[in-house]
Amino acid sequence: MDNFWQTCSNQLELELTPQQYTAWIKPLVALDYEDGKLRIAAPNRFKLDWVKSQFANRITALASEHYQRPVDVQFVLDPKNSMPKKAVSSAPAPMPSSSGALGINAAADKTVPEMPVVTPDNVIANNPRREQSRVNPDLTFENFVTGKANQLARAAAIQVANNPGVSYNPLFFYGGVGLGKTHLIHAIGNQVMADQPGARIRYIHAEQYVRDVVTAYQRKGFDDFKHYYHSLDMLLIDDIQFFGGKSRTQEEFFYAFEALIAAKKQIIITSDTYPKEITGMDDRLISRFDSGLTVAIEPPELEMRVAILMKKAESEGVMLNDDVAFFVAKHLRSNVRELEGALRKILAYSRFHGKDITIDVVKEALKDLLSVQNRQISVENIQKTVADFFNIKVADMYSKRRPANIARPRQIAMYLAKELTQKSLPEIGELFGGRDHTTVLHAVRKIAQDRTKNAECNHELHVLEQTLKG
Ligand SMILES: Nc1ncnc2c1ncn2[C@@H]1O[C@H](COP(=O)(O)OP(=O)(O)OP(=O)(O)O)[C@@H](O)[C@H]1O
Repeated sequence: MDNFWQTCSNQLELELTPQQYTAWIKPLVALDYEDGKLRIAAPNRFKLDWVKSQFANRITALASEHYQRPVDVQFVLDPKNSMPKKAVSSAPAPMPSSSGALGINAAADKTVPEMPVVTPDNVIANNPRREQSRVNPDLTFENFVTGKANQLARAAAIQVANNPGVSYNPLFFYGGVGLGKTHLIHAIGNQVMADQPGARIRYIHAEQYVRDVVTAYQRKGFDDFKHYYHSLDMLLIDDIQFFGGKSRTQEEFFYAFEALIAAKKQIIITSDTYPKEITGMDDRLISRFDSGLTVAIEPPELEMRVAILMKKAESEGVMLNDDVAFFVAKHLRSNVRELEGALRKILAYSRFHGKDITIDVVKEALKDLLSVQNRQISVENIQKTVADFFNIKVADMYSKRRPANIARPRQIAMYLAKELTQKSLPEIGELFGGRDHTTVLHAVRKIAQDRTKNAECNHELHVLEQTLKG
């Protein structure tokens, strides 16, 4: 057991940045292992949630490797640090105040229950406001790299952080996985907390909110639940698509939403898709999500990917050469999380082997990742994915038929083939039924242009790209 945890910690120390390791892994304690069940304790609820969402898969994989069997890893609060339930105030929340940008009323504030009774185990001695907010202090505007893909989102975030509850309410960010939505809403939370330390802010992942609703339901604790959420100054809710199909959660959230907006308290929401496309979501919520400002975060373009790599390497005390950064950025296109993972691998590899970071070292360190990328994105794969998406036959990709419902998907597939593979225009033409390279060029230009003008087209392409990149 100790032996496992030592090995696991050592491995994670290699894979993660020193800050990540110190902040998230070091405070963990392996409690016990029995019969394929491993329990790991985190010192507080915030760390528990974060470790679960960010590192659970990796720790489970390492445990299964170590014990040579599937291991069920359970993360729990460190029994030494959990507080008894009665320690949490359940005094009734006052009416949300309307004074100040965030409506903070210091006197009334003292009587507000900090957490709903349903999650009582997280009163932290040092800085209760910050801990209870669950805002991650590491995710700030300063370390958020900007480019075309996210400049609008960042501008809106800064505007809202400067004038919470006033400018855009709600603020709704949508985009694919690992593109910085979570980072951005934490950055807003951090800035508001710095400007107004007394603000009652809460970051919550939508899945956790659903669990809280279920617990409140089981314990008949909806009054406390309502008191808590309705008296916040700012609610940051992540991945709201998880509410899809959960009508009781949606109903509770609807009340919280109405109460907060009416009291000019800021709500910021993220989702993997724009409001109308969230499946199983009540229409009245969808229309409310869209009533403030809805902004997309797109996958980072090449220059931005390079800048992100450079910045992240710099924070590790490493200077990446331009050619290395461009090489990585050209090959890994889907999202920032993937770039971070690749950089960690490169740094670990170069440290372990005592080698400078060159393109050859990168190729070696990212061998698996690069081969998966190359394997996944073939022109055939693109043709099949696009055909499925538009509900046409794959054969239409090569046929000479030209009705619009076929011609356009074909142009989209040609565009994606140019974007996502290393094939030349004539090669692509050949793979689309022996078409001339000028036909491909025309398609690529047309779709590229439509993409900049038409949000729906851009979104379709974005979804296709995410699907293709797996
Ligand atoms: N523009 C950026 N600059 C610096 N770091 C970024 C940027 N965008 C994303 N990141 C980093 O990439 C990682 C993934 O970002 P984040 O968790 O915010 O993505 P997300 O869009 O919320 O994804 P998901 O939908 O999977 O939750 C985080 O470590 C984040 O700090």
